[in-house]
Amino acid sequence: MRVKICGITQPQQSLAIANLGATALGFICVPTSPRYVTIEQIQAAVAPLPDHIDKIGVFANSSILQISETVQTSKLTGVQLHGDETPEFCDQLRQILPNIEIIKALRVRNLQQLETTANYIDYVDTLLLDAYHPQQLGGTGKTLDWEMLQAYKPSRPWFLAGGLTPDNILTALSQIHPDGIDLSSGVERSPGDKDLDKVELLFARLKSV
Ligand SMILES: O=C(O)c1ccccc1N[C@@H]1O[C@H](COP(=O)(O)O)[C@@H](O)[C@H]1O
Repeated sequence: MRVKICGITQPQQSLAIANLGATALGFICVPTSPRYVTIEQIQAAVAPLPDHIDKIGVFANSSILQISETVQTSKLTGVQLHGDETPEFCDQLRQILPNIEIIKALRVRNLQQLETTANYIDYVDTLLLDAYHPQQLGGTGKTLDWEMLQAYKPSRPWFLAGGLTPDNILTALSQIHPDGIDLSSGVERSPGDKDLDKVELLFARLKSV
């Protein structure tokens, strides 16, 4: 199972988290986020990472030009679109960045919204489900209704996100079977400062899955 730790801001934490077992690291390119990082910060965090670690930039309602410039200058391997990007936008981005993983994040409030994820299947590599929050785009620590996801089996790999922690991860995975999990605020001391003890505890608990 893929494990993405998101909202990395400190270069020294980047390699430490990869060494603990993360398969992907996420960098927040949303200027309003307390976890926002500049291109220079991403470059510093990505530089020590081995090739097999996925390096994902998280964007929300950015332009194709902004995304492609950031991807190319920061050497990212994937993008996570966390705003209101349409399937057409994902398709256009694919033409510009054919070899980059496109992850579409959807902030799901109810079953009806869950069904709209089907509209993205032909245009993205991976789906990511996050909890809905009326004021914040992500990193909210809010969990999804896991019961609603028990029968969710899209024809694309998908990540579960939203309020996951070392304490609730085994409960979540006993109910649902995503292809990957994504954690941010559940493994940090304060926004952008990851708690390596919590990250270690997470991977220790995941060994039993
Ligand atoms: O983390 C942020 O600040 C953020 C800002 C804007 C868009 C997405 C953001 N984070 C993503 O939110 C989810 C869930 O986070 P959490 O585990 O509930 O704290 C995760 O995918 C982050 O990549």
